[in-house]
Amino acid sequence: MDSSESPTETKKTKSKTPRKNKETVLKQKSPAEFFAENKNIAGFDNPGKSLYTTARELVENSLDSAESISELPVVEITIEEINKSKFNSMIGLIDCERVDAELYDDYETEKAREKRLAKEARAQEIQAKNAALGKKVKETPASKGIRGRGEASFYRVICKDNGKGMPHDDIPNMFGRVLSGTKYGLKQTRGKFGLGAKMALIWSKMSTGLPIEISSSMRNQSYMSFCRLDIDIHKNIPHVHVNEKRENKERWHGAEIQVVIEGNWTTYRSKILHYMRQMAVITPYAQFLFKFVSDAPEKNVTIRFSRRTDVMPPVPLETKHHPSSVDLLLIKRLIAETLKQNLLQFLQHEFVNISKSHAERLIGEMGPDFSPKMALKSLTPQQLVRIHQLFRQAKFDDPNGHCLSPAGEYNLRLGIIKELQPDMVATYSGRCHPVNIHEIFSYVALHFTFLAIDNSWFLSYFLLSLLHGAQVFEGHPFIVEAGVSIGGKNVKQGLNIFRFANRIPLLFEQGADVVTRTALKRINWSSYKINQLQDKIGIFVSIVSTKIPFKGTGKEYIGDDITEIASAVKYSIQQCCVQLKSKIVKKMQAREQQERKRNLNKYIPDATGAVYNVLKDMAETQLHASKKFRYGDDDGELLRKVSENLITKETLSEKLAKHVEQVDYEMALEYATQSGVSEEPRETIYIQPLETENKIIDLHSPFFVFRMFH
Ligand SMILES: Nc1ncnc2c1ncn2[C@@H]1O[C@H](COP(=O)(O)OP(=O)(O)OP(=O)(O)O)[C@@H](O)[C@H]1O
Repeated sequence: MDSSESPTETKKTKSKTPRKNKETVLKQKSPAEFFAENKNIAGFDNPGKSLYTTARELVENSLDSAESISELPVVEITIEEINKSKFNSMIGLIDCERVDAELYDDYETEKAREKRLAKEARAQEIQAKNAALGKKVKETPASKGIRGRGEASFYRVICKDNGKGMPHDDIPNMFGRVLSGTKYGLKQTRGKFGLGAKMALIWSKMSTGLPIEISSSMRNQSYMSFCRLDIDIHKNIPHVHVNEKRENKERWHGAEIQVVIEGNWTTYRSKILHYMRQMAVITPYAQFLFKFVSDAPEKNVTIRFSRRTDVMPPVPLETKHHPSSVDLLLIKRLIAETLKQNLLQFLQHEFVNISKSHAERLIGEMGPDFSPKMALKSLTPQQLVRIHQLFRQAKFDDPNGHCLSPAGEYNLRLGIIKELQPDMVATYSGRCHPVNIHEIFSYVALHFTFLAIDNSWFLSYFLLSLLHGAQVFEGHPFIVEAGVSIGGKNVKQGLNIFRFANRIPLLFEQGADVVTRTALKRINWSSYKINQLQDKIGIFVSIVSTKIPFKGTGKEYIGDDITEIASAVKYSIQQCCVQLKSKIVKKMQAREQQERKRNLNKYIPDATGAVYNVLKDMAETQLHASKKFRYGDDDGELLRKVSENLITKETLSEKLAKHVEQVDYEMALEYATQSGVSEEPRETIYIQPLETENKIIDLHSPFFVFRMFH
């Protein structure tokens, strides 16, 4: 015990200086400590979510790594369940039998146990009855048995990729120092914070105490690095157990990361699989092999998400800062880091959209103390503020977004069709760079493959891709791509929202996300003939940017507070809806015509039945159109008139009107076209439209066609 806390000491000090309150003692925390204490802000809220986030962070690192060297990604992710005794033997702990049962959370008295077993038996009986009646059998809580609160489950998560690997000496810092990474530049990447892999290690340290293991090799490297390390939370430094070079006979390049953590597969199984499926949607050029392995074979899962295209979006480029996106601190940092000597060179080379002449004009505008040749080192704090002020006030061209690499409308569309198999789909892209020749071929192939679903997107994609560039928020370019689908497999009625940011699926915090809010509140679905409650609507929105304004480090949602993003999302969804509306209208018209055709089919047998003989005779006598007739009262008379070549429209129309007056001209015409029997006079009779008053019947006019039914 600290001597200052002893009662005698307290008494003594009380009279002199008051004892320092614990809360007022100044302390420092390392970033690792901070994140260990606030792991929920990085997506490690509970064991289940931690299992999900660990898998996700490793997969995203693998994809970033493979894409950075333009390698079509091959990622294998395995979650292996480790039972308690295996875990104990891994850490060298001897299994202990329970001695004092009452100590445990899942302890039951004999009476409580009997009661529970009786309840379970009753539930099982009901289930058996339901099963016999063919009803859906739900697992009741009773049948799940009791499970102790403290019974932890452990998992080994292994992720292997074919990416670029890591330099041997950098591995310890990459995995053992919170807030270290290679993705801090101004570049579109999945990773950003330099935190994910370290959080997996911190969680492993907190829940199992086991280190992380990394195997890695870079292209054409003769050796493979193997590193086992832990993290010193207080100092935020790696604690390396092993870091050695091993033989790399197969010349493999990539990385394999292994970590053992506490988790909960049962509660997060569906989220993890959902994540993998969505990742496959937005990354159809990657191949994923997902495995869950346990001692109980019935629980095992193996899913292969095959590569569906070789078209990989181009590698995103690192870009420079836009003058309107920098703050004073960043200006100071850029000045400290730049190799340029004078102000003119600095402005011209460290920012986008400042040409030499523009830089000269800006310097002129800064005031008399500034000159193009002035040394950067000589800038006073006041002068830095002046530069910042001007950057905020001056007008600059928007960044063009060439550094961005959206998933691509083709990939998005392919993913939607594969995943949902919808009845209708429309996509829109705000991308800015023209497509390459490989993509064009793939679009054409896809277009023909799915022609039945939709045939207008190809052209619209092309036109829109040429017309629209990136948009900008706070000086950062961003591109929104969207897809809206109707109908399909495994889609519930109403809005089904799928969100992606820098090609990462976002699964949590949906309600607060800009896409959800836009879809729910700002789209008037009915104006596009879409029923928001009854139709099965899939909404896919993918946003890419050099800066995704995530709320929190868990990368779970994008807030609704950035007007530029909110309106771009709305616009993109609307563009899809406009395309869908015309398809829906066409489909409705086709359905109506089909309905009318069905009705027509109902009338035709009656109508033809009534006048069949007459018309047949007319056909047989090869009545010519130019002959005029007078009408008779009944069929006999009609026949006579027919045979005497004396019949008018009125006669027929009166007879036919009883049966076919509801049949309209267009429908009949379509029926004629569809029936395709107009060439066969024995089966086909032509009659002029009934509405045409006092006109001579032209029996060969293809206006009105009836098919004869035998
Ligand atoms: N599979 C991998 N292949 C190559 N390099 C990797 C791999 N995994 C991690 N790294 C390297 O380790 C660094 C740290 O990874 P970490 O997951 O901690 O952060 P990040 O991916 O940079 O950012 P974020 O926290 O946003 O995910 C990465 O920047 C990358 O350089």
